[in-house]
Amino acid sequence: MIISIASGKGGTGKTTVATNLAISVEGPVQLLDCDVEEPNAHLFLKPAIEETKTVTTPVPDIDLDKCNQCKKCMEMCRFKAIAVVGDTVLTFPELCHSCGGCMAVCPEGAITETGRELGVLETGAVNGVSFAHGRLRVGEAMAPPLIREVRDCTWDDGLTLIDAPPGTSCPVIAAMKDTDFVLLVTEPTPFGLHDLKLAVEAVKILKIPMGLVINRADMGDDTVTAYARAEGLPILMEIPFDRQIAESYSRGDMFALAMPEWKARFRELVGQIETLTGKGAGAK
Ligand SMILES: Nc1ncnc2c1ncn2[C@@H]1O[C@H](COP(=O)(O)OP(=O)(O)OP(=O)(O)O)[C@@H](O)[C@H]1O
Ligand code: SF4
Ligand code: SF4
Repeated sequence: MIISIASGKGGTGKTTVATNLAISVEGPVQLLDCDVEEPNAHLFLKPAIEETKTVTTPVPDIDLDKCNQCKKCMEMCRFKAIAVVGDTVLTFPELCHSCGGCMAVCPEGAITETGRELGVLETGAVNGVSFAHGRLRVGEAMAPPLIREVRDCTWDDGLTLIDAPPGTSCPVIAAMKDTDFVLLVTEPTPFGLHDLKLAVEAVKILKIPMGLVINRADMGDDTVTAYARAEGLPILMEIPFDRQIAESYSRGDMFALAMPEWKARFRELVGQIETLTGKGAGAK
């Protein structure tokens, strides 16, 4: 089973939930940190990184000796990543979405593919938890292809936890797509509710079953609870604001280690998701 841990809003406690879930579940579990712009699950899990791979995306390379300046490539590219200016062809690799369209339409075979570096994929393990994350190159905007590389590490069986990026844009969709369940971590505040609504609409489009974890549950009002009820969204866990949780985080620890009663609650959470999806997590 693949569970995405997502949130419309940053800082709600996604990584806290994902990492504590990973260490609480018994049985085969992997955590894929798809927040490639700012991966931080490794700071808590501290996996031994066993393999590092550079991830590239194909972009066009023009052979001007073959080009007849017909402009078909430029007309094809909806991202304005290629422009014919006089007798030369300019490419803007950082705008290219690697669709291959320009290469397909070039009548002269003047376009080949070359790799543009996006970042690195690092894989490893710790205490029985398999781990992978992507690190996007500084200044790079094209996160989805790197996220897809991290997602390609998904096991065939056992439990896979995806720590998704915050928000509701393309990177989040790339992280959540084709997962079995989305756990939306939210907080009971007006900002939390606003961003939760956006996230719920995105997950509805993907047609993935979802449920909520309300974090800092004792700190706001009951509008998130009322919204969940109206939408028929199950509230699967409530975590209070707790100084010990914040202190564990700032030490780079997972709070379920210091408060083992939470391990049982996280296991129950997976059990509830198994019931809702009718899928087994492969966990004991
Ligand atoms: N229940 C809680 N009680 C006290 N502090 C908490 C609680 N949950 C999270 N925090 C604090 O909130 C901050 C953000 O947590 P976390 O990094 O897990 O959020 P996130 O949603 O993963 O953030 P990002 O958007 O950066 O991915 C941390 O400083 C953490 O200590
Ligand atoms: S591969 Fe696609 S996005 Fe990139 S330059 Fe060619 S047409 Fe544009
Ligand atoms: S489609 Fe090919 S031949 Fe035409 S301008 Fe582009 S690179 Fe040149």
